[in-house]
Amino acid sequence: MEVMTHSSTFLLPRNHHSSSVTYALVVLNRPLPRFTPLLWNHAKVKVCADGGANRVFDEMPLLFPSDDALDVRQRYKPDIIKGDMDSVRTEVLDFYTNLGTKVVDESHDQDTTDLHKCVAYIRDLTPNLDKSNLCILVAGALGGRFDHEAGNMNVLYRFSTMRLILLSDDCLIYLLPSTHLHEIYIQSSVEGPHCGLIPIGMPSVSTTTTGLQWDLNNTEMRFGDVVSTSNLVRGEKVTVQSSSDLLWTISIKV
Ligand SMILES: Nc1ncnc2c1ncn2[C@@H]1O[C@H](COP(=O)(O)OP(=O)(O)OP(=O)(O)O)[C@@H](O)[C@H]1O
Ligand SMILES: Cc1ncc(C[n+]2csc(CCO)c2C)c(N)n1
Repeated sequence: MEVMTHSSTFLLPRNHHSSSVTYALVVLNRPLPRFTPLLWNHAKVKVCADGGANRVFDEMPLLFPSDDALDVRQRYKPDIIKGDMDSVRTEVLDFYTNLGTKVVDESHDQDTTDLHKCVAYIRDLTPNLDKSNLCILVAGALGGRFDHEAGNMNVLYRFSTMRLILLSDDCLIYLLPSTHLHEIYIQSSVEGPHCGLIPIGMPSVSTTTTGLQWDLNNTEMRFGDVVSTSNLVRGEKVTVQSSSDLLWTISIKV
């Protein structure tokens, strides 16, 4: 079985990071995680989902209290603002369009979320050859309204062949497709030790792991029975093999 490797090097300063991965960042309409500037610096393309642009405008200057707010806003200019445009303020749209940000209004589509629209946009602008190296980081995807949170997780499934990582201040999550054996290289300076493997969508008949305090050994997981929460990573590497797609989650250190 083919191996898929994972590593949260995007939480490290950029000079510590030497992988061939290309990052894109989507900022949602939630309080900005404190490490958003780091994600921003890693990302080749920065997309704000509708009211996510208000968050960048309002909150990025607060992360740099000793800098001039206008300087910060010019430094952190989104490439694209996309969504159904019911939340982004006019002054924010005007400010960024004057700086050259592209605005895509998709208010006609009331069947997909703004995150879905942003991911589809990034997918379509990435040439096929580069898609396997693309990783989309989603800031502010967890916590807040539960319907939004569930919708954000559903985007992981709707784009299950792409690498997508949902992030909050507290943790990150991504999908581990059953088609691969997964090797997760833990960046222990910035993540862990708390972690979980969650069988969302359907039960997993058999999951086997290494590197966890409570390893699974051909274990069945389902809601209503075993779900691996409050597990702990033991070392630098975790492996996961499962008969169904699972969500991997790991805590982010303060
Ligand atoms: N409370 C929340 N919790 C989690 N994610 C959120 C929350 N609010 C917004 N988002 C995310 O940010 C994206 C953009 O949100 P938007 O600015 O449209 O906020 P909204 O107006 O509250 O959402 P909607 O118009 O979909 O009801 C959403 O698609 C969703 O992914
Ligand atoms: C079954 C079903 N439930 C809810 C919505 C509403 N909805 C889903 S995504 C979206 C856009 C949000 O920016 C809206 C309004 C729908 N269309 N279909």
